[in-house]
Amino acid sequence: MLTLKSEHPVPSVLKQLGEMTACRDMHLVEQSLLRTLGPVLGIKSTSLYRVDEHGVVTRALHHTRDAAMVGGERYRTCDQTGEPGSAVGLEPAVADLLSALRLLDHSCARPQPGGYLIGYPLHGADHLCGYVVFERDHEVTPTEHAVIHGVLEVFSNYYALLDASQRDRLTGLLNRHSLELNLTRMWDALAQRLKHGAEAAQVNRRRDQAQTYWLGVLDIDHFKKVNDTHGHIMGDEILLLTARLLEGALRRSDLLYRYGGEEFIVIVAANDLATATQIFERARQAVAQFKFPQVGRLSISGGFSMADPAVQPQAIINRADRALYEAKADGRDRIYFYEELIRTGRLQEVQSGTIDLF
Ligand SMILES: Nc1nc2c(ncn2[C@@H]2O[C@H](COP(=O)(O)OP(=O)(O)OP(=O)(O)O)[C@@H](O)[C@H]2O)c(=O)[nH]1
Repeated sequence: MLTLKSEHPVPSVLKQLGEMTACRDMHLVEQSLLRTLGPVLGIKSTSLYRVDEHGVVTRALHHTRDAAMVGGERYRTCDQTGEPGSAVGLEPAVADLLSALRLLDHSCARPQPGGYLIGYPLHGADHLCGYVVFERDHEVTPTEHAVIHGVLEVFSNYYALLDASQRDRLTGLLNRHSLELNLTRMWDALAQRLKHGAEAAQVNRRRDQAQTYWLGVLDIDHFKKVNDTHGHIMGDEILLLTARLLEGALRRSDLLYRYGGEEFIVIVAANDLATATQIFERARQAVAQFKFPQVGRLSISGGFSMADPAVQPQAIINRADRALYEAKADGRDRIYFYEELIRTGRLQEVQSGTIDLF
């Protein structure tokens, strides 16, 4: 059955909007949006598809409410992120609806057995950033359409505000605050996977391996000299250009943050060390091969480490930072892997914050 009893829209929507705008975490805001629409429309399942600037679906969030429980409803949310560099797999009917939504930039409904597949486009600050899709046994009424429209508008505005608060003003990259939020969420997910993952890893080893994360700290070499020679405004321009070069060298699924002055943090998902090394190396080369206007050639140095869920995220950053320090000491324009420096005895392990997982 696609449809559950709907609630009176006004009090329900107001309550849910209050909850939605109380969230400071963008993922929770997305979940809250789906929870808002479900009861109002009397629908069981709602999905949110996030797209990148090319219109490729990079994340799918599926939300299901289940009225079977006594004394209330139970919610299930499934968050599905595309594998690095690839799109999320879509059912043909959904893919067809999304391409229509993209073309028309307006709500669409497609008849299907037992009802309709209905979709609405979601807008970010100035572009299409996703779609909300649900199934229902009848089409949306004009009143419901107005409610959905209003909810999506509040969501988009609030989401844009949150997004702005998590971005660095100069480069537009994610900022340190956003890094802290994401690291907490990522480490929770990694720890969960470790707890419950043993059997899953055996069943699907390839998929499990694909979710190894690598954290790198990258730093522009001799940046003080750029400021001293060419002035602070030119220094800012170099920071902005470096951010664009790094973005261009990384994949859609990699996360890039401005961590401090001329320091960036990158989080990469890769199956193995060779792939991770290749990605960091590509970032280094992108900067080394670029001729910066008026300034000429510049380079970056970096260090990276594997994101071990049993070690506090801050300790992983410290590891990457120690490897970066060694790369600087060896003449810069290179990226070192922390665990390799430990293996060869160049660095000694320091007792750092571990997390009790079990
Ligand atoms: N223009 C500009 N400069 C910044 C910004 N944030 C930090 N800086 C400058 O970045 C420089 C960093 O210098 P250092 O930490 O000495 O490092 P470095 O000169 O890059 O030398 P190495 O890291 O050892 O290669 C300082 O001069 C800071 O003032 C910023 O937002 N804009």
